[in-house]
Amino acid sequence: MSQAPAFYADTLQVSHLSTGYRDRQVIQNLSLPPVRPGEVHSLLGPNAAGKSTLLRALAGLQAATGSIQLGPQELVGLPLAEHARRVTYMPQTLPQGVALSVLESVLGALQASATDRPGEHQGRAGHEADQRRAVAVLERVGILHLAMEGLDHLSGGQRQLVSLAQSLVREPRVLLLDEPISALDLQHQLRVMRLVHELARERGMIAIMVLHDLQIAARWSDGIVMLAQGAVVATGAPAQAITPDTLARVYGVRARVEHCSRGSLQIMVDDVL
Ligand SMILES: Nc1ncnc2c1ncn2[C@@H]1O[C@H](COP(=O)(O)OP(=O)(O)OP(=O)(O)O)[C@@H](O)[C@H]1O
Repeated sequence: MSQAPAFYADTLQVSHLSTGYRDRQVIQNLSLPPVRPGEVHSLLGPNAAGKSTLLRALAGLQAATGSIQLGPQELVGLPLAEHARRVTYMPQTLPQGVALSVLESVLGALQASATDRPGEHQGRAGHEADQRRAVAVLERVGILHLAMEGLDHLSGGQRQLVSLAQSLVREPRVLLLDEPISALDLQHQLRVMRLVHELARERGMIAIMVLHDLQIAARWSDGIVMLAQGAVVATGAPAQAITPDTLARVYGVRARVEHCSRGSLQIMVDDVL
């Protein structure tokens, strides 16, 4: 990035959280292990388990009761703009029909967060600094060559990378990503996971992501949360949380989990139970 961002040092602590929709409660009294600065955690679980609902509640986009504490600050009940200063949410898809170039959209995301950076964004010098910051993010995400492309001319995977750039340019303390690699090819999946991991370690950023790929989650996460029907079934380091027993209970599959000599987990799903 153009200027070294701050190193964040706050732990995220979610306790007794409940949230849902007008006609149904999806998450009830859910507590998570603390997420420390620099850590990447993954939310896993079957379709409709409540992963996106939980992520949106953590982002302040959905009303919740209970506690989401970032360092000394309670986030539940904060006005959305205050919440968004601390927590950045990357949705599953970018809206269609936006007539902006990739660079303009990343600059727009940065300028939308301008109140976070008082004095940093004024005048010509501020504009040039923003441009440098947006270009640096595009370079780091590996899509600088798309800077002048219109958003509506991009492939699904390219749009997902732009959405990531829009989130990262804000240099979030807490980054919430809803299936950030679902549209990406193998190489880009790896690049994105590595980048999020590096940024977490460099800046003390907390990253929490919803993933469906257990192998990738196991490789890149410090902590795993397995959800089923809105409740936590297992938490812990990947090897603790991803076991034949939890895979049977959460996904209803018969699976083997082996530990490779290089330290990674190999998950082999043999059948539906
Ligand atoms: N806007 C909404 N209004 C009412 N119910 C909703 C709404 N969005 C989701 N739900 C319900 O909440 C439950 C949890 O949905 P959620 O999207 O959080 O699941 P998920 O674990 O992210 O699933 P998936 O892996 O399929 O994306 C589901 O039963 C779903 O039908």
